[in-house]
Amino acid sequence: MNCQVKICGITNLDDALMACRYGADALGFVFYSKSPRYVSPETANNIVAQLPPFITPVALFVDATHEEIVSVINGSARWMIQFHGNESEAECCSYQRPFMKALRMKQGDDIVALVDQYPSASAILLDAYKPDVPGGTGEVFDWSLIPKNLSKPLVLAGGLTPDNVKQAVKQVAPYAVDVSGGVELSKGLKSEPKVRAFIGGAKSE
Ligand SMILES: O=C(O)c1ccccc1NCC(=O)[C@H](O)[C@H](O)COP(=O)(O)O
Repeated sequence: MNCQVKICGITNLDDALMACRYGADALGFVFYSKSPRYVSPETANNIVAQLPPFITPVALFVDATHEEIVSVINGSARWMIQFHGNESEAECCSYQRPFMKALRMKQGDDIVALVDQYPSASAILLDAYKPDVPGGTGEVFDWSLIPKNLSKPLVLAGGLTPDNVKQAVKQVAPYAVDVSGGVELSKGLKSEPKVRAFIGGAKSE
């Protein structure tokens, strides 16, 4: 099956269009102000207005306020939302946009039970767990811990790179893979060769 690819942490138009040229299916924009990949709602919506038609822009929040979220999604009907904090199903649904719920693979968590708490989610993103770092950790978690036959499409994240993405797709067979740090020149700036290699590796099977 053709694995979908989300390139996350996009901060500028050049990187956005470059990722699209190499076959990215979705682009992630981080609206968590403590992230080095933070982008303003204005900048992100200017980029989204110039994206090719079949690309999904994903607005990423970590326990954001209602005002913060609507200040982004009101800029375009194209936005999908990625809730990367402790948001409830009811809060996620309140924006009436398709959404992904990110879950971090903390030892001892019952992932199946957590997934079941988000019946309206379009997909579940499983990410590495690092205390006090909600995402963009650059760390891989043990993929063998992923429950079989999850009830939602799986987006695999956490420490993926051009060097491990092929193995990740072969071992996990996710609906999609997601990467932020593993395709960067520096925080917030993407590397064209790494983006090209990552997408090529993810879609080579
Ligand atoms: O990317 C960030 O800086 C970030 C910061 C805070 C919350 C979420 C963040 N990113 C969300 C993503 O979906 C990342 O792609 C995911 O965490 C994987 O990141 P990486 O391990 O760097 O590939």
